[in-house]
Amino acid sequence: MPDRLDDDEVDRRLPDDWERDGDEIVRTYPFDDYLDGVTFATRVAEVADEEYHHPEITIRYDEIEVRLTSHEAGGITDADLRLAGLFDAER
Ligand SMILES: C[C@H](O)[C@H](O)[C@H]1CNC2=NC(N)=NC(=O)C2=N1
Repeated sequence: MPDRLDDDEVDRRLPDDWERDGDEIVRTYPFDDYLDGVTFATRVAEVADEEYHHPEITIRYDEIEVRLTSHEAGGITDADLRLAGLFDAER
């Protein structure tokens, strides 16, 4: 597990459209069609399983919220920033 990053480094390295919320990074992806959102959430889950680094995914009727943190490190690590980029590529 990579080391926990400090807040300044996270803020500097956050991908566009992601925000830091305490010890998590979060992005909300809007969808006009509910099932398109569910399909995206499934792709996020598949990537997470391949990378063995698992986000919290919230499925709402018009958006998917994805939250990442590194539980074992007790905060945000390179793994979270890397997964954020992989999830964005599935959009
Ligand atoms: C035992 C532990 O759950 C595993 O090493 C992996 C699984 N997926 C994980 N996902 C996330 N988000 N953080 C972790 O620390 C993590 N650890």
